[in-house]
Amino acid sequence: MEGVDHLAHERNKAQFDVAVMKAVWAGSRDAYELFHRFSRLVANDPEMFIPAIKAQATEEQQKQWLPLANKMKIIGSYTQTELGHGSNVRGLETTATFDPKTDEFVLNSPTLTATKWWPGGLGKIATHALAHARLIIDDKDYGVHGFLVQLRSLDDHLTLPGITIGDIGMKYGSGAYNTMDNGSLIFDHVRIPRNQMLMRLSQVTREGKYVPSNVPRQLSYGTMVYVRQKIVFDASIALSRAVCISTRYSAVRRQFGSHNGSPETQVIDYKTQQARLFPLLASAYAIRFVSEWLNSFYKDLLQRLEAKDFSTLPEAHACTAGLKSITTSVAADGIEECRKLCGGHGYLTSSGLPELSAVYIPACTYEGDNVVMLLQVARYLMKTISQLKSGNKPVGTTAYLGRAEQLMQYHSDVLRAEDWLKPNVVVEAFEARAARMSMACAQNLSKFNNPEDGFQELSADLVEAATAHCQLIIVSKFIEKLQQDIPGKGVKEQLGVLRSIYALFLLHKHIGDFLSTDCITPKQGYLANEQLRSLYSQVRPNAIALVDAFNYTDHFLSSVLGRYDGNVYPKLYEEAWKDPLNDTSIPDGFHEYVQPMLKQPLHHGRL
Ligand SMILES: CCCCCCCCCCCCCCCC(=O)SCCNC(=O)CCNC(=O)[C@H](O)C(C)(C)COP(=O)(O)OP(=O)(O)OC[C@H]1O[C@@H](n2cnc3c(N)ncnc32)[C@H](O)[C@@H]1OP(=O)(O)O
Ligand SMILES: Cc1cc2nc3c(=O)[nH]c(=O)nc-3n(C[C@H](O)[C@H](O)[C@H](O)COP(=O)(O)OP(=O)(O)OC[C@H]3O[C@@H](n4cnc5c(N)ncnc54)[C@H](O)[C@@H]3O)c2cc1C
Repeated sequence: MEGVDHLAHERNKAQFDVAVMKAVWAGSRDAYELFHRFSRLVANDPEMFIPAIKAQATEEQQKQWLPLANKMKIIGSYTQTELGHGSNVRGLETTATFDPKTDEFVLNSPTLTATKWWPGGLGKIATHALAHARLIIDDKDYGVHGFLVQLRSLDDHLTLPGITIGDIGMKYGSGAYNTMDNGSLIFDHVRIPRNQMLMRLSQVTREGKYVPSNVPRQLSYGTMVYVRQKIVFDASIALSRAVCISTRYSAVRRQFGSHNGSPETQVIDYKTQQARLFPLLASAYAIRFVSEWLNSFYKDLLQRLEAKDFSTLPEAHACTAGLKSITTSVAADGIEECRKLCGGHGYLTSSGLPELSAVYIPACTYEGDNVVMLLQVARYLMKTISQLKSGNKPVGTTAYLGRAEQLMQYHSDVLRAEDWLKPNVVVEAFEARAARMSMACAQNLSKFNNPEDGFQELSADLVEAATAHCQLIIVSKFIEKLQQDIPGKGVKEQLGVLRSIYALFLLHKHIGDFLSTDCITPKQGYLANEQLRSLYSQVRPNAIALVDAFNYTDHFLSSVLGRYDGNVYPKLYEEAWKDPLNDTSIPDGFHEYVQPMLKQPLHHGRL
């Protein structure tokens, strides 16, 4: 019935102050809607083009271009990826050849695989590209640099001479990503003034002299680092949306279990449903907290870079790359699991889950393929370990590697299931697992004469070690978050339950790592799983309140299954009747194609 809260009985069970918990999620919805609405209109403008100009353009160039971009007088596309190269930025083929006679760069796509391919907004709407091309001076290749290139007339939006642009076509499913005009672009000897090479990091003089960057060349990758840390925040919102829908529906849905006319069992009370759903609920909170930490770490990096302090740049790259990889994989897989948790109705568009999945899953690829990103983390871990011998004391997220010797002797002293509720017990187990996996890789790498050959041969193990390292970061940041003052009745306790669910679910899922590195015994692994089951019972009465805390409106969720009032069945039925297929009783084509078959005379009982 309209106006009735079918989940009121669930909300009355809450054992914590939901209003306070909502503060944890403050800002999610509007930031998300702003970004996803805005970026649908103007490519990735707020996320890529403008930050890239800020990162790579001189002050003078910024003064010229930023006001135009901010006021939408030009619409930019971050145009890096090509048909033949995306992950391997140093392999990009587009060229920008300096012509000293005219003081210009000539941009050209020398091969088909040099065609720019994927950049958001490039297909139909962008007027300018921040094009990444190989800088060529006197036949010498100085590697990939950024160039501002006008693509279309600002009068009639027609493409300019030498520019061939198109949309790359429909993408996965009917998802909203098809509102994004990811485009293709071929340059045919397009000339731009020399001052349209972004020259904050390195310059080309009027005489054609290349002035190399006096800062790490990787600062030219700064926009990708910036977006990766935002993608982690985005992952917490995408996952929390799916978890909100499937948790509310799990409390509404009843199936089996009726005795003597009693109501059937709420599927949220099945232990299998809890074992699939509650780790995702905990992961949404975990990713939220690590995204807050990562954002503050990134802001600290920016301040340091201003002061020419590059000391945390490698760690910032490793953390943004690794956490982008881990959190988008968890969110993408989690959204699909949430669909399955809703049974058949989860497959309906009106559930909101297929669309959420179709739009979200490319996050595992864009801004750095997730495996390639974990290999970057592995590279950083191996380098950190190689420097231990020279007395280098790792700090920050690799500080535990400075205690590798001690961690190699570690054995968990868990005796009872409840010992796994102690944060220090959990962190030590995760540190030991990560340290031993990385040290084992480093040990095996040392057997190879050529380190690159070793890295390739061991890359699958290295990805697992990088994953263990990143999961340790997320667990640690969840624990650190709860060491802060958190007001509100029962809020900290509930977050403590979620923290333990997150950590022990990972331990259970990756039990092979913990056992094969001899960090814990099978018995201790069994006790962790025992504790997990008990934690699910503790979170169960608070489940609806914990997803209410996301504070998502029905409009934002756009899901019949995730409605705040839980009034699912009438709305499912109502939604179905909006489908144009139901405008008529007899389907189009029936009379032409089906009826003749039905009318065919039977021959001896056969058609
Ligand atoms: C709700 C709120 C709304 C917000 C919502 C947000 C959502 C937002 C959605 C956006 C919507 C879609 C937007 C998609 C937009 C694209 O997809 S744009 C294109 C993205 N493309 C990529 O990410 C390409 C990935 N590839 C790369 O980054 C580089 O090729 C790689 C993989 C890092 C390799 O680079 P490389 O130059 O070959 O470097 P490599 O030889 O591996 O390493 C050399 C050294 O540089 C270091 N290094 C490499 N990279 C870096 C770096 N970035 N920094 C520092 N050091 C680095 C290495 O660690 C290594 O260090 P040492 O070991 O020598 O000490
Ligand atoms: C929706 C969407 C939006 C995008 N928007 C933009 C944009 O605005 N601007 C832009 O420039 N680009 C954009 N891209 C492109 C995107 O950045 C690239 O697709 C991404 O970086 C992955 O690169 P790739 O396609 O070359 O994948 P590949 O690297 O070719 O990946 C293919 C497979 O090879 C594996 N692989 C690759 N290298 C290695 C290695 N060294 N070791 C082990 N395995 C490896 C990968 O793990 C993967 O399994 C977008 C892509 C998508 C899907």
